[in-house]
Amino acid sequence: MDWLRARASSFVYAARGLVVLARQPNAQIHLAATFVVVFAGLALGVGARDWIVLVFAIALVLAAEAINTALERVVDLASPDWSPLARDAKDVAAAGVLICAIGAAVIGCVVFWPYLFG
Ligand SMILES: Nc1ncnc2c1ncn2[C@@H]1O[C@H](COP(=O)(O)OP(=O)(O)OP(=O)(O)O)[C@@H](O)[C@H]1O
Repeated sequence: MDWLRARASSFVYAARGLVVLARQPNAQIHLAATFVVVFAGLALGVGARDWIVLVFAIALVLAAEAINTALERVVDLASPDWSPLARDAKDVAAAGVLICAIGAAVIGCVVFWPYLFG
């Protein structure tokens, strides 16, 4: 029973993390892009295999943003004062999000192209 309660608590903590993430301006941009992609996918009748690719790309970007947000919090906690290491840590984490976002944008173009112009 304790085991079950501990597992249920983990989901509650993760749900709280989603709320924290949803309050971040950059995450809100990614969420807005997610709604646009899902709406376009439904409107254009995207097939099951293409949905798998789109969902993977969306999850990759949102997960990268979540890790970036967590890292920013930890850096602020560990190094509230200016430090070159703190700057590198935040900038490299942000670069990780950028890489995922560019990859997702390319995936979106490749998936939607045939539905729009094929
Ligand atoms: N403690 C620090 N030491 C050195 N540079 C920092 C430090 N904190 C932030 N920076 C620099 O400022 C930039 C912006 O940091 P900030 O914490 O405001 O994140 P952000 O990119 O605005 O993210 P968000 O808007 O999601 O909060 C970082 O990418 C980094 O280059």
